Amino acid sequence: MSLSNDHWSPLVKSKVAEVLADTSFAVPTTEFSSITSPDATFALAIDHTLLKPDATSAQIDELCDQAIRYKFKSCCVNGANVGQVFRRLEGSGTITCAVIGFPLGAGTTAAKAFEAQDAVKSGAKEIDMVVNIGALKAGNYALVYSDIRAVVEAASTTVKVILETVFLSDEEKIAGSFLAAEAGAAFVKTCTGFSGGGATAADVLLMRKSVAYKSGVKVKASAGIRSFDKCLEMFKAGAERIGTSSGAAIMESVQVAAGSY
Ligand SMILES: O=C[C@H](O)COP(=O)(O)O
Repeated sequence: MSLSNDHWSPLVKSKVAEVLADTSFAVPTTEFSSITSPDATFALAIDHTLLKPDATSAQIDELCDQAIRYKFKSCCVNGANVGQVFRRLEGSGTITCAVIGFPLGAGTTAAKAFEAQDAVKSGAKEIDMVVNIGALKAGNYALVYSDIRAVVEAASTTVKVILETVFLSDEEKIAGSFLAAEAGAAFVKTCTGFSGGGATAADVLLMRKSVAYKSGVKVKASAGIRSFDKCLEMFKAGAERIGTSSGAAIMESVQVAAGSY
């Protein structure tokens, strides 16, 4: 069903006003709220990520082996690496995650939907797509929604929507979160890490507040997360997934500090 900007504009306006007026929001308790060490629960919050354009197949294998060793939730990679990752992770509990429309979000909806379907066919169990940032900033909510909805329908699996917060005002972060939740996304996610900026507790909290009305929709904090303490900060703000290219370094640093490595 295609819904017009006339449909979305008043709904977005009212969601923005509601979220900005809510000054007493309490972050819901999650399985990650009480983490104090890099235990098995912590590992299940980590999307172990390698998205650099020059990543070699040897580096992709290393990413997978680290994820298996630390029992991370997923390996998050570009489409061309999805098949390799899926095969390398077979038999482990770690799943394959693919990025779509990455990192600009500016491709066509049809291309994003095809990319998502192709990634799922190659073994991806989760899809991280970049929102149409320009459309969001222009108030073209119909396009933002239909772009996300097409990927959700094509993927038929968990979809996370990257807002790329570095480009957005608070009002636009709320609008993007709301439209993602309406379109059936499982997560809203902060940043790609490729356009500057990075995850902040304030943004995670704002996004958490924005999707709180929709049961089950979660927040993924990503980009610039390089320490265990920063992960804890993200959990406290309401994040239930962390995207980081520093997962192995975080585990090693905490284990060194504890004298067990
Ligand atoms: O989606 C995840 C990010 O690209 C990872 O960013 P990072 O390299 O700053 O950890």
